[in-house]
Amino acid sequence: MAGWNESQLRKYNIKVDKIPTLQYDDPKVDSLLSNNKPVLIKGSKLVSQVLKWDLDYLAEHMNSICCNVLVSKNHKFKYYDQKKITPNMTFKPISRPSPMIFSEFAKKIKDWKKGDSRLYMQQVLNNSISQRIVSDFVMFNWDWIMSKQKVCKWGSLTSNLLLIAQEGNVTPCHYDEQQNMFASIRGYKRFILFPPSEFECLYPHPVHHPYDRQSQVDFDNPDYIKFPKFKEACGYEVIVGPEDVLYIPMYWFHHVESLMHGGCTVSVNFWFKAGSVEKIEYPLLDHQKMVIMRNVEKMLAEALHDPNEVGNMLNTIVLGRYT
Ligand SMILES: CC[C@@H](CC(=O)C(=O)O)C(=O)O
Ligand SMILES: [Zn+2]
Repeated sequence: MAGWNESQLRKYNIKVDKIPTLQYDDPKVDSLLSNNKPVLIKGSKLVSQVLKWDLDYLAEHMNSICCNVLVSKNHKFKYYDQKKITPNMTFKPISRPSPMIFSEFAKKIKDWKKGDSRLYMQQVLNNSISQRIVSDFVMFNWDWIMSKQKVCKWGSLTSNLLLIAQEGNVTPCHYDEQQNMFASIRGYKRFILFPPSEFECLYPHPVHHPYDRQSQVDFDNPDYIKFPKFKEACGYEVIVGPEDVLYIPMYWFHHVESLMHGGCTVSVNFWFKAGSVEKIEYPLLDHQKMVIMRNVEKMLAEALHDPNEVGNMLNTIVLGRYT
């Protein structure tokens, strides 16, 4: 019995393949991790000591802690970088930060009814949360996750994000610049991942835009005129359930949704810096080309002193000369 069914998945018109599911002690796990290939890992017991982290338990022990909560007028929580909003920019995000104490968040979730704004708690776990949560946190299977960090030569652990989502919440397609071991504690989440080679099909916003790293394509209503190559996107899909750990390689695009009618989901991610010494061999890896493209956009925006001129200059360089 899977614990979920297809009727809980939102419907998209995207070609997907499967992500390998392996036991934590299968030697193929380390080779997939080391080669930046996604894998769903079972049996690691990474978060087995905190399966009790449901809304009531967390409310009891985080009651008066002010937490980072996002509020959205619809089911999508598209991240944006506030530092990239410039004074003369008209930027109207669908979701926005609305910090509140945990007890208020828990009450709003319990009282939520259709039509209300949705909520999504995304709180960095640190030792200022509460004694009990900290004592639970130290019970993660740190030996295992740190052994993965070592074998893959990742950089340091930068943060753990505690994610508490309402059923049906969606984090739209985006990529991160860190290695990510994503652990599910309660509920089921659907991930659709795309390798960096699909960059041209996913049309991320310009680097200087507040929606940097986020795909411009609305999966619920794709604009095939503006984004024609989205039709060709080939993804990888997996359902992540309690105690599962999904490796999301850096620069891999991912869409995430908490299954509909599945209740709240509770997850924790583990973001690691990329490894320091990444060997440069040719041909370059696709994610290395993404880094180059990002650097070209940043350099041109800086040299031109106006990000809005970057597109024109790139067109001038390419059109009729490289195409
Ligand atoms: C950040 C929220 C998202 C997960 C994700 O994108 C990541 O861990 O990188 C999700 O679970 O809704
Ligand atoms: Zn992400």
